[in-house]
Amino acid sequence: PSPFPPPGVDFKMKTIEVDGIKVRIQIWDTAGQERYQTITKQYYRRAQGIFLVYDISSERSYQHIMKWASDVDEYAPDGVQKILIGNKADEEQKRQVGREQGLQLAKEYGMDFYETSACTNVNIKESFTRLTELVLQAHRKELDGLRAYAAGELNLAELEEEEGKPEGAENSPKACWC
Ligand SMILES: Nc1nc2c(ncn2[C@@H]2O[C@H](COP(=O)(O)OP(=O)(O)OP(=O)(O)O)[C@@H](O)[C@H]2O)c(=O)[nH]1
Repeated sequence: PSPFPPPGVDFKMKTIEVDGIKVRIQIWDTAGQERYQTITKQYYRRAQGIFLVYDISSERSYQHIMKWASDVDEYAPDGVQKILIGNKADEEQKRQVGREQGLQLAKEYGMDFYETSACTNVNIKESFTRLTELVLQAHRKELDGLRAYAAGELNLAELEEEEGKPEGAENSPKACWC
């Protein structure tokens, strides 16, 4: 059997709360190395949200974002939500990419932007919450449909219960409908 997760992909599940809704997210962390890319590109297809991540201490990684973005355009579904991340924000002394450059690129692509640090836990929760929020917003119609459906089911159940009762049941203490 093929290994899970496949080589070049790390997989984790996490539950986060967004607007009072508990959302279980699957996180697929695809390797950046060229040799894994035939495999990892296949996983873009089912993505609902994507982080494009560069390293603020590497100008090269920033330049690579354009390539990642064009791969995402090619392989990910049309409505996929994207956020640009400049990671390693704790490495200020090694910074090669200014915050303004990150903001500028994000603006060009119409994406939100965060500088994060996985080491000092800066903006990690915020960026995951934001991406989940964007995905939920993009699926709002389906979500509202589900809510309406669930509410409809509940009303129907209440109605059926009401209809099962004999007339005046609620008002008459003597009435018995068991
Ligand atoms: N200082 C600092 N180092 C970090 C941060 N995030 C990751 N690193 C380090 O950067 C190195 C690479 O991290 P990975 O998580 O393997 O990076 P990656 O982009 O997933 O690498 P590939 O999957 O091989 O493409 C490791 O040594 C990490 O400890 C961060 O926020 N700050």
